[in-house]
Amino acid sequence: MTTTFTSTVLGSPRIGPHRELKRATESYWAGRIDADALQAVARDLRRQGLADLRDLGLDSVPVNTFSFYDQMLDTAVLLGALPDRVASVADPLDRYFAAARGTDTIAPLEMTKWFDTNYHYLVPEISPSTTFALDPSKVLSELAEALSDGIAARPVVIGPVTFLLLSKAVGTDEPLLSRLEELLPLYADLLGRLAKAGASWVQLDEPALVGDRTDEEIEAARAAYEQLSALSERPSILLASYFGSLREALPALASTDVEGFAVDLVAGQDSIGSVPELARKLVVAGVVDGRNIWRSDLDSALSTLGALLGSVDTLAVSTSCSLLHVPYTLDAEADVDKALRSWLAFGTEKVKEVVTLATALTQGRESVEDEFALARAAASTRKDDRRLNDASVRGRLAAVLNSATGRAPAAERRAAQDELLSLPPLPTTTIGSYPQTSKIRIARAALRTGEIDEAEYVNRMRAEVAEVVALQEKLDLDVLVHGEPERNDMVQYFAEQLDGFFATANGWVQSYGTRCVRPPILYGDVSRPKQMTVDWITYAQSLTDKPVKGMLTGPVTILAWSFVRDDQPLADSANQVALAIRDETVDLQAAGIGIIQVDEPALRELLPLRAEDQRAYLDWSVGAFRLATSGVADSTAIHTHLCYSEFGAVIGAIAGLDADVTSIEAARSHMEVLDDLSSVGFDLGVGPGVYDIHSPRVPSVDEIAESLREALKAVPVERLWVNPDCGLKTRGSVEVEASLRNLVEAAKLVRAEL
Ligand SMILES: CN1c2c(nc(N)[nH]c2=O)NC[C@@H]1CNc1ccc(C(=O)N[C@@H](CCC(=O)N[C@@H](CCC(=O)N[C@@H](CCC(=O)O)C(=O)O)C(=O)O)C(=O)O)cc1
Ligand SMILES: N[C@@H](CCS)C(=O)O
Ligand SMILES: [Zn+2]
Repeated sequence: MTTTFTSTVLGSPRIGPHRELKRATESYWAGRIDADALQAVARDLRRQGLADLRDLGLDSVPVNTFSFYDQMLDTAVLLGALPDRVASVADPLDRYFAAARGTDTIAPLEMTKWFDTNYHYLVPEISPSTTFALDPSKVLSELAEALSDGIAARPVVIGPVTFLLLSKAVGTDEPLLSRLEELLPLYADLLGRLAKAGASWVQLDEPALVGDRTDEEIEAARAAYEQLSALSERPSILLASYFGSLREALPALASTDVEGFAVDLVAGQDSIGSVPELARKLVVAGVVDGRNIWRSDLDSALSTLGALLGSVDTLAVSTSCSLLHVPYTLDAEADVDKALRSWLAFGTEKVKEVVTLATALTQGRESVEDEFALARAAASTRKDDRRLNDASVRGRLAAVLNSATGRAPAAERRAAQDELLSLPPLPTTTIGSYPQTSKIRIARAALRTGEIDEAEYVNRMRAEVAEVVALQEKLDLDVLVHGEPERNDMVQYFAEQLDGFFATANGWVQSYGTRCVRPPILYGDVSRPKQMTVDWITYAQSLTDKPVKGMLTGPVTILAWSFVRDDQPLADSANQVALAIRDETVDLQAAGIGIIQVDEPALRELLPLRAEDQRAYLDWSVGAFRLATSGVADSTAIHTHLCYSEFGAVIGAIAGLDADVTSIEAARSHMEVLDDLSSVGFDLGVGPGVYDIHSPRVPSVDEIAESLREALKAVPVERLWVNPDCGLKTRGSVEVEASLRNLVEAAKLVRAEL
């Protein structure tokens, strides 16, 4: 081994401390700045980001973790694996964005979630005609940039096994791993070039190996790394895994000549000591949680590291995964109370923890005793804080859980609801949000800066609600919504109103491309100090004789898109959130609202990566939804909505939710979801999306009608609803109106055929 290091992180955020990259990229797309100006913003962000990591004390700094959109897309470019349909775009940057977002004539790559995080990657398409070819320009130029700034740079590249396992095979049923032997020469070439360019280490990310993998897949990975590590001209290889344990893949990979292993010791529990080959390698111990925002328990991390020192010769300290998943720094939050602030660590603070632990390892704990003392004090105030143990919340929850949380049988409920609602067959509705126009966002920004007061803001949002209700009446939809103009985000909006959550001012985290979210911090016991949605919904209802749906976000989605407590099981937090949502459903019902939708788009997202852990998750998540929705009368219809998912693994759970009506993303999966639902005995109302809201295209009356006829083959008419496949907040007003007009007309057409 050439040189080694003691402290690092596996990757860092890239969107910019104040979302500079988002703004510059969107300006470039809009034609307001040119490519040079965009590149200049990107370069400044990269150089500043790397210099910060160095100045904080890391002695190995990851590079090539910057991206204009996504690291899987970057790897597709690196390996020459962009789909043929973007080849007509001459400029490389525009070709890259065409693959990411599509153009008027080019469909984009699909996007899906990155393991069990709230980050979404672009899925490379690999077909029999894909001819891989290396284009190392990005990683080489980012390495050169860093080295010229005197940074101890370690290029990071997604490994060949993960790249293939996460890509989509097009035009073949052959597993993509069979293409590994075509990729290995490219990786070999890359490693040679990186070595020549001055890299002493390269990090190859193989997170796909922490899931359930077949013996063949593990053997393919072992053989690949045996081949790569046998090369003479190359940097030392750090094989990085994260989001869980490698288990049987670890000894297999450790049997090769790979020099280093980065292991996640927060989400995973790999036993390093039981793999003798690791004794002679560098183990990069991911003891600082890269995905959550809690300050580390330094004593416990140091004792984990101390135990490892007994079985390995060289040890470095790291975060458990890239810091892509946490905000930049706590310094950007002015309004956190002192106690809560002391419990938290965002990106910069986590880097400091890594450095502190590495210093403790190399120079003794005394040299950083102050840091340890602060961490200990924070842990102690956190444990004793009354907000984390609210007797009234816990008492109420226990009482509700002890009473039944089931509802009457679905058929009885349907009869009671039909009588109250008297809807036509194939009722039409939408999922909740209407376009979030710049007028709406500007009003919200003006409220934040104090330019307008709360009363003026409410007036403007009520005007939006009135417009959306009038539009739906004009279009003749059957079940209306208020349009959600007052919501910045379907999770953050509720977190801002619930006790036990802290909503950050600047805690932005990349969700995909230039889109970001601010995950709220769930730190305490959850309760609802006052009604959250009743005024908005009853206002909308006052404007129409048609039913208006109450609109809430469910407990599982609220947790999935928040930073959650690590001091109690997630199931307990879910039940507390569920209780607050249940309170809101009861108030909506009392205010005369007859249909309440509780969205759970993230139900699939928290599904554990290993099959053996999934049952327990599905049990508590379904339980929390039922707790949230079983406080109302049989005559109140509970709707739910699911999207963003391959539903396969959770299809039984969807039936278990027992919602009277489930609207579900299906426009792109051609009703397959209905067959899947039938296969688990689902016999409740269902609205398979018949309008793909991820595209600006206006679906025609004929195609929607055809989808409905198709759906009627799988679902009896009395159970079928007609709706888009998700909310309309990201779409433009003109296309939304045209699409919904066609949707209503198609429903009427098919009704006439019944
Ligand atoms: C649906 N999804 C969601 C996920 N997670 C969530 N927490 N929420 C989700 O909706 N995960 C899975 C998917 C991911 N999809 C998306 C889709 C779209 C976005 C997105 O558009 N994000 C916006 C920010 C949204 C927001 O919070 N808006 C606020 C603040 C807006 C803002 O930045 N305002 C400006 C000033 C106003 C202006 O000029 O527009 C400012 O403050 O500087 C709001 O509306 O008030 C984004 O822009 O990235 C995310 C995930
Ligand atoms: N009610 C939300 C659900 C999105 S998944 C909306 O319509 O935007
Ligand atoms: Zn949705």
